Amino acid sequence: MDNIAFIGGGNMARSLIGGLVPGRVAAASLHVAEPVDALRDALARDFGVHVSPDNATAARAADTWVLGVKPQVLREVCEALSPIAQGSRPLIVSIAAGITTAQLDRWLGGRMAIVRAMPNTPALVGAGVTGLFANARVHAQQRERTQHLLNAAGRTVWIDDEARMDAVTAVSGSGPAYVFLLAEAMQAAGEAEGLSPDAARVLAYQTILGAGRMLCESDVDAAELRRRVTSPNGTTHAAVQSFEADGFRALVQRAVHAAAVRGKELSDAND
Ligand SMILES: NC(=O)C1=CN([C@@H]2O[C@H](COP(=O)(O)OP(=O)(O)OC[C@H]3O[C@@H](n4cnc5c(N)ncnc54)[C@H](OP(=O)(O)O)[C@@H]3O)[C@@H](O)[C@H]2O)C=CC1
Ligand SMILES: O=C(O)[C@@H]1CCC=N1
Repeated sequence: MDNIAFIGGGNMARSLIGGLVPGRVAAASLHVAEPVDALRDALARDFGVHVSPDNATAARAADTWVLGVKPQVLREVCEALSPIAQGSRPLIVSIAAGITTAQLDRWLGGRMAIVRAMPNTPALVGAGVTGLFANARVHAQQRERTQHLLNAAGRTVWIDDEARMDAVTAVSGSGPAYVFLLAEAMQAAGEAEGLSPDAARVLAYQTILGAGRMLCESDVDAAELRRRVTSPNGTTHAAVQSFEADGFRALVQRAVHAAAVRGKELSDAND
């Protein structure tokens, strides 16, 4: 059949669909179940995918299901779909933070092939990165299929130990928000130094784009790229020293740890 059902058509599902269509996957092979009328209509209009308010309708039409609802409603969604899952045995790809493959397998009735995926919203512009973990029932062809699906959204990284998926979530799943926060802070700081809001925004955003491209396109690491900006006793040196003195690295480490802990809590709280 080679059709894909998205159960939940919110922010992340929309980003993934935007990465898939057009190009890698025909819009007609995507079936999205989404309860919110406005979101459903926008997905049909913008991408030409099939839409339905009913999860079972989308699920019956596909042999791969991407579970894109919040962790808090995933159990209820899976249990309602378990008769269909047990009948058609689709490949399950869950993007929910925290929820484990064992939990999903139990809720779907058992013996399911499940990939836990943690994408991020830059998928919308083809610049995402997704961490992937497959349970033992996922065979080689299904791994390839999942990788092909997620590669449309950017790069993929397989993770061997499922316990580390909370760390993936904390670094790259949530990570775009940290960069957006930095952009907000840089723009505000530029304004505080007397720049107009427009000028500060363009300078901050384009700097982040340029630095991101250098990180991914050059063959030297972040520390070396930073050193190349930092003239001896110059302006960058003053700023980096200020960051270090204020504990920037520890601040980032604590924030990433808080996200990883929250992933584990989401699993425990929604079991
Ligand atoms: N946003 C991100 O950057 C990332 C998110 N994720 C994961 O993706 C999942 C979705 O997150 P996100 O896209 O941000 O959240 P959204 O709230 O934007 O998307 C979830 C969508 O599912 C809908 N929904 C709610 N209940 C059901 C149901 N019973 N059946 C079908 N659809 C339903 C929601 O409708 P309503 O609003 O009415 O509840 C909403 O439109 C989460 O599990 C999250 O952990 C993973 C990686 C990154
Ligand atoms: O904030 C969240 O819980 C989701 C998971 C990763 C990004 N957004």
